[in-house]
Amino acid sequence: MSNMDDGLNITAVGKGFGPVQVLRDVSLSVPRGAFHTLLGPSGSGKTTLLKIVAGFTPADSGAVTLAGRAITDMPPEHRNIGVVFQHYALFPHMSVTENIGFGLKMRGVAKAERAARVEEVLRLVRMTGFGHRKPAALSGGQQQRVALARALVIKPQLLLLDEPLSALDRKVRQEVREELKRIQAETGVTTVMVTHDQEEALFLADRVLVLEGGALRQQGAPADIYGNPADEFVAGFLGAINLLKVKAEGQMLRLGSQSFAPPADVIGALACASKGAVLHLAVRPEQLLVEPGEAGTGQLGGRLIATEFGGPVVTLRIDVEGQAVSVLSLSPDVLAAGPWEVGMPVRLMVRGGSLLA
Ligand SMILES: Nc1ncnc2c1ncn2[C@@H]1O[C@H](COP(=O)(O)OP(=O)(O)OP(=O)(O)O)[C@@H](O)[C@H]1O
Repeated sequence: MSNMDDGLNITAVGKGFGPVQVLRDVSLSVPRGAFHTLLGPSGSGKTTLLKIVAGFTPADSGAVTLAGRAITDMPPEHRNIGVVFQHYALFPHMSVTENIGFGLKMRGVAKAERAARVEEVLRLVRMTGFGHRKPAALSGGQQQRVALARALVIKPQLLLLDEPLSALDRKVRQEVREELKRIQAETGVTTVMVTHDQEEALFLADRVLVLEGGALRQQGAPADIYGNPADEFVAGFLGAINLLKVKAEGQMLRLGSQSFAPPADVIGALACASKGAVLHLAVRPEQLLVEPGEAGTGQLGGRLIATEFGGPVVTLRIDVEGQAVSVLSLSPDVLAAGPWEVGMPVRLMVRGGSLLA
């Protein structure tokens, strides 16, 4: 059996609620042991897809297999999938131990083994000693660790997480996401997590899947999706980006009256563009380098409009022939390269990006 067959396979899944088509022909594969994040704006169908995989919602069309078994029509409790939702959904009247052991009890696991497995997962989520507490006596972050322990105690073949961190405040959220990454690596459980938080998706996953309007727009390694977005939607959704209107001109790009050298990333795409084609060069603010002074040959020149201090980083706003460009640099680098005065000429070096039609 191939690695692909060991994991999760979703083939051509469609789903509508009344006249509204929520998922359109979604196909994806998550190899065994992988951690994929499903990223998309509100209403893009993320939760619906997760519910179809978990068995809480039937698909209208398509198929789902897990570890080589067809699970499309299988009741949720037979799928061997662990699920954690945004709101902890722990049973309030049960202790942590009882909450975690509940699924095992339902499966008829004997008391002694139950106790041993609950202890094991409590250790895994670093909650040893909290077994007797009720959920109300735990912090939000601790409750989510318990929810994770409860999902993992059944030794699932798949872990589904639906925005498990979004109810937590920023600092706790960062702690729990690091824990989540460690726990996933330690257990090696195949994981799909839904989020609308770009940073979280990029940090956690070995592969990010971007969903929009019920269809997959792009999937790839985090650095790939971020650095080489396939279209304007993905580019903008993953963070701040400059979309420079340029023209293809042989091996160079033209912006207004200036001709400049393209970054190495786009040379291949540029070779395929017809001469004079109007394109968008998508460049992250940190993919640009800026220096005071006039532009040299093959560089792009502009004027400084503003410097915005943001602690560790500074954003420089630059006007390049009527196009607004943002550059993000580390504060010490900006200070060392200065002085900077509004209105002064600056030159830009483009270190990366992608060409969008
Ligand atoms: N049971 C339902 N009945 C009718 N419409 C539904 C139902 N469940 C979801 N929808 C609709 O389907 C669309 C997709 O919802 P879904 O919850 O999958 O999106 P999402 O990407 O998870 O969004 P969010 O990030 O806001 O949770 C939404 O327009 C929603 O209103």
